[in-house]
Amino acid sequence: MMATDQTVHGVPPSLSAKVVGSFAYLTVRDRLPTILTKVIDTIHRNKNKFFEEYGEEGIQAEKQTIALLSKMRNELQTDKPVLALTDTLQDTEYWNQYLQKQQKLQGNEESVSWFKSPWLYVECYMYRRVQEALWLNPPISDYDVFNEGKTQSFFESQQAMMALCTYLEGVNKNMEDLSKNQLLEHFNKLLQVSLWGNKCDLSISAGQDNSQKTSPIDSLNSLQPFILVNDSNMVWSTLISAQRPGQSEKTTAVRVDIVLDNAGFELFTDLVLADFLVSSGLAHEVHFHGKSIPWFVSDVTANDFQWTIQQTMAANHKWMSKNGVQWKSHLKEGVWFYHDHRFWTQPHEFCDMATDAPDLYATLQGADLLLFKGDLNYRKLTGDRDWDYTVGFNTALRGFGPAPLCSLRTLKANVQVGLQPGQGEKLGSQDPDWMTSGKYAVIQFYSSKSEQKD
Ligand SMILES: O=P(O)(O)OC[C@H]1O[C@](O)(CO)[C@@H](O)[C@@H]1O
Ligand SMILES: [Mn+2]
Repeated sequence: MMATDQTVHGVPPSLSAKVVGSFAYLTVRDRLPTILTKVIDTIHRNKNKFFEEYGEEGIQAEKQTIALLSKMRNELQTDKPVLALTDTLQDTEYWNQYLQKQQKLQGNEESVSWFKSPWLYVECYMYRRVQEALWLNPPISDYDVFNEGKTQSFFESQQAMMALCTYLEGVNKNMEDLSKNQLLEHFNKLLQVSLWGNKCDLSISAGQDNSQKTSPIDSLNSLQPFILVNDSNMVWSTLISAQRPGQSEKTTAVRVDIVLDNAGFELFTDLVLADFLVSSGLAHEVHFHGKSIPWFVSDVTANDFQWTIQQTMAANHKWMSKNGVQWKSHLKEGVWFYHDHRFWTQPHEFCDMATDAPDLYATLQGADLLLFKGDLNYRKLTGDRDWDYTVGFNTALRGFGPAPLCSLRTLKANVQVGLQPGQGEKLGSQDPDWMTSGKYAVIQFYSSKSEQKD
């Protein structure tokens, strides 16, 4: 299955930069070249480091990587055809097959290009080409060009993280005495903190500082009106009905999977939520899914995940370091798991997952609840298509649903489904940037077990 260009069987076309003036167009024209320029600057700034580590070879690698990236930036800006990948990474073949299928769909090789093809495809492809440029230049092939921004955003959010840890300590300390309603209240708060944590990505701002500076719990009430769809009651009831009293821990363990988005403050909010799910007994296992290569500027890789936990342990704050120690032990004891899979850094709509990554689909089927963080995951859930606002989330998912799932997303791209009639139009007239500013959010749920919501 593939992203198509035309409306086929009621499925609207993919968003694309070919629509002049659209958000996709502005992203490909302005934001992606800016991101590439920053990548080039970062590599150049680290020239001395490469020299110290690898001598003259490091300098050559720096030069050649920059040459490849500048070439790509030029291809992008002049709307050249998308080229096949030439490296030998684990997913190269999949990418090249995807390109061939896209060429068939679009008619010929020339027509698969930066401004003419689906936006989701070309934007993912850009990050994969950055990886190619590095990979073709050992010894710097493992260098994470976005690492500096991610670590900086972690440190800039420290105050907010400490406030969150103090809150979590208060909850965990009184856990035994909490009524079900109090538990629900804390659950809703931490779900919303994790939701708004998604405001802090570095891709929408093309790498500009976007960290959380105020106490996240205190802001929740004033943010409430900006949640356009709030299905959190269904998320809660999914967790409650998943509780299975029984003999063996293996069969009764409730499992939540979190498909991560950004490092920095957002990841921290996800870890706090996961901590609460476990300490409250709402879940017994949490599986985190991250990216296997640096992705969309701020997305979490295995390295970012480990680093964040180390930093949390090392924090100069009693409750924060206590949490870090707890999280490390969750990982060691098999309560928390970290996974990555090539599919998360491919351009596919998630409705293709069952066919194109059946192993990952099967893994996700083992969860009682899937939480998809962020905007890019929402774009992939809905296929990044030009849906009407009132189309049901289940329709836009086009059969994807390995387990009950919920998207926690602040709106940063112009795709949104599941709104009330007139709601999107009203927002558009009040606030023209409502779909891309990150000011609005959704907690949107789907389960094949529940009633169809169309
Ligand atoms: O980190 P997130 O929430 O997936 O957002 C990534 C950003 O990149 C984009 O996917 C495209 O640039 C935007 O839609 C979004 O602002
Ligand atoms: Mn992201």
